[in-house]
Amino acid sequence: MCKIISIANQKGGVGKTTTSVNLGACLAYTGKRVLLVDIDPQGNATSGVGIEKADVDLCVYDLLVEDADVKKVIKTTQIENLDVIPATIQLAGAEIELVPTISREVRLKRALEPVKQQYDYILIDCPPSLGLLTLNALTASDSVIIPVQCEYYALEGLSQLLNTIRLVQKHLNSDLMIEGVLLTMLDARTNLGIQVIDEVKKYFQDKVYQTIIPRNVRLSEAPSHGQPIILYDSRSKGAEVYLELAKEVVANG
Ligand SMILES: Nc1ncnc2c1ncn2[C@@H]1O[C@H](COP(=O)(O)OP(=O)(O)OP(=O)(O)O)[C@@H](O)[C@H]1O
Ligand SMILES: [Mg+2]
Repeated sequence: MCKIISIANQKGGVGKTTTSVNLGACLAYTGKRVLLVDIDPQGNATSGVGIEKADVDLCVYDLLVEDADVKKVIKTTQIENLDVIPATIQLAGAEIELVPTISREVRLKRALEPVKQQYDYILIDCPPSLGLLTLNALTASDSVIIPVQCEYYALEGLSQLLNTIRLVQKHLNSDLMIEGVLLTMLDARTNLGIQVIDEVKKYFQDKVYQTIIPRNVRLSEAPSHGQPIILYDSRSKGAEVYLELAKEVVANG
């Protein structure tokens, strides 16, 4: 059975893309069949798995706006078992172009339907906003992973995200669940990180993953080489923690 998971938080730079790419690659590495869907016009997940945006002819825009055949939009990657639906800057127009269209929030869900059973996991890397692109992702998903950066104001804006999730549950996708909350970019040298962990655990309780992602330079270098961390440096701390996270995600069913 395929599980579709959005990686979402409207706050920018909290580790959504790093998590989508590396969780996706680690799940694939452990033998799961994974499709990574980039639904952010920045296209960072696309380049993060080594796809040159200039070489992309059909992207998620064509899927959402032009009703393109999903099989023609999917690209294989350098990692076995990991495919990607790429995004380019063309997607920036979709948010506005979709507004007057019928069933504008269910387009991604419908587009993924024909290929769903070919994958164990479909991970959707969301943009830092709660607009139509994120709504499409949440409507298509079984669950959401919320990355939270171990920083001041970590919980700020989360009530807005939770509210959006509730609205989607009420009107578009009653089955949507919170898969887990992932603490990211922990700087173990400061007390602040520990405080944030306590605060987030108090709020989300057992929804918080045991795995906490530390700040790791190798994780921040890997995207410029177009490689997930397990290819770029399989012995790094970054690779170790994302493999742990993949195990946790699988164990949670
Ligand atoms: N654990 C980490 N250690 C070090 N650097 C990290 C880590 N996680 C993410 N980064 C870096 O922090 C920056 C933001 O991360 P990322 O792009 O994953 O966030 P995002 O939530 O997808 O951002 P956006 O909201 O713009 O889409 C990137 O430069 C990334 O390489
Ligand atoms: Mg991103």
